[in-house]
Amino acid sequence: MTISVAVSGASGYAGGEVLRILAAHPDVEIGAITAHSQAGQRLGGIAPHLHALADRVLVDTTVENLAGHDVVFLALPHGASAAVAEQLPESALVIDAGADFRLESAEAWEKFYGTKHAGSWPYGLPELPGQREKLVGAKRIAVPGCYPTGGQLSLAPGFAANLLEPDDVVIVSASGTSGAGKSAKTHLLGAEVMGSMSTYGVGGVHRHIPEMEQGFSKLAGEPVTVSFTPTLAPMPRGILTTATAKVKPGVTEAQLREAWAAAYDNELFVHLLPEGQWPTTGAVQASNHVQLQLAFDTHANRVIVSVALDNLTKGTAGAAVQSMNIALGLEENTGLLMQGVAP
Ligand SMILES: NC(=O)C1=CN([C@@H]2O[C@H](COP(=O)(O)OP(=O)(O)OC[C@H]3O[C@@H](n4cnc5c(N)ncnc54)[C@H](OP(=O)(O)O)[C@@H]3O)[C@@H](O)[C@H]2O)C=CC1
Ligand SMILES: CC(=O)N[C@@H](CCC(=O)OP(=O)(O)O)C(=O)O
Repeated sequence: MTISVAVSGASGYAGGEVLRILAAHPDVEIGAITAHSQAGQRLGGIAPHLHALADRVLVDTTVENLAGHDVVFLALPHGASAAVAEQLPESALVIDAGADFRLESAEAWEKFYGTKHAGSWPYGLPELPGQREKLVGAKRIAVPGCYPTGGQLSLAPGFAANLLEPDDVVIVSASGTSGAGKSAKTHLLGAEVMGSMSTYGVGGVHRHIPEMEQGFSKLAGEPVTVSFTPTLAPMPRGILTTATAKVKPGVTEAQLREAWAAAYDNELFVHLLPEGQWPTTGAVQASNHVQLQLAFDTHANRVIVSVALDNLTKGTAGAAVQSMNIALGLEENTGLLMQGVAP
């Protein structure tokens, strides 16, 4: 079976990473690759690491260019994908790396994004309990945000097993600068970011908060409140998340470990490390793998979970391709066999 695929936003970080993965996907033929201000340019001049596609030319992001493919990946700024998606044929599988269709609550969308809610699609994080089944045969998929991927994977097993209190969740993440996209931003220039870490989006305002609360609340069966603080780390890619939550009375360390192990033992990409080994962003770089470790802080009665992933791979493009594989009935890890890189 050959699947024809179009990739929009192909000049950006997320679209470029989708192309990097698809270039090695055995069942895929890459059709249109589209851009906005850089349409008309040769891909090799913009993304020189994509050797196999260097001579391909970026075309405009129009419905005409994207339609006519079996699968369309949207890697566009927030708001832009909804306008394109609604004009694409229902027969095509559309996978949106942006936020437009991630939230079910119109109220939460309008509060955090300040625009009209476009709707919600099946959520492309198959490792959440009950989620994989919703992707099988789906024609529209919303890829999670990069922070909510590690954020939800960190504590999902505890909420699913009813081990955690819903009102005392604290998540702090450090992200590589590619998380902000390719368009130049002063605070992300090398001289500003190298050798320095900084905090941003503080005080319950980051738009990934409702996404994490949505996932946890479904698992817990009651509203879960998340305090989330993102930080910027002097590295090009990767996210290290530290999530902590208060455990319910009587819960033991063994129960916690069993719940996390049961949730992830059969997963191809999410690994609970052996006790004593802690995740590193280096170990998952450019791979679709996620490393995870937990400890029970009995002094504070909290579970502490550390999660490492690559924001562009499992945090975006890898999740998009994994979701495509599930939707189309392919082996889930097709095209995603790459290991991390070291050093
Ligand atoms: N970076 C990350 O780690 C993650 C990103 N995402 C999501 O992926 C999407 C893309 O992000 P990212 O790749 O980082 O961003 P980039 O800034 O790197 O790329 C943006 C892409 O969108 C194109 N574009 C810009 N404006 C428009 C427009 N008005 N209409 C159509 N296309 C446009 C750009 O084209 P051109 O260059 O030609 O102007 C470029 O191809 C976003 O929705 C983001 O939220 C999701 C998870 C993680
Ligand atoms: C470092 C950095 O700036 N990261 C981005 C999140 C990137 C991402 O996953 O977000 P969306 O797909 O929801 O845009 C931010 O905090 O806005």
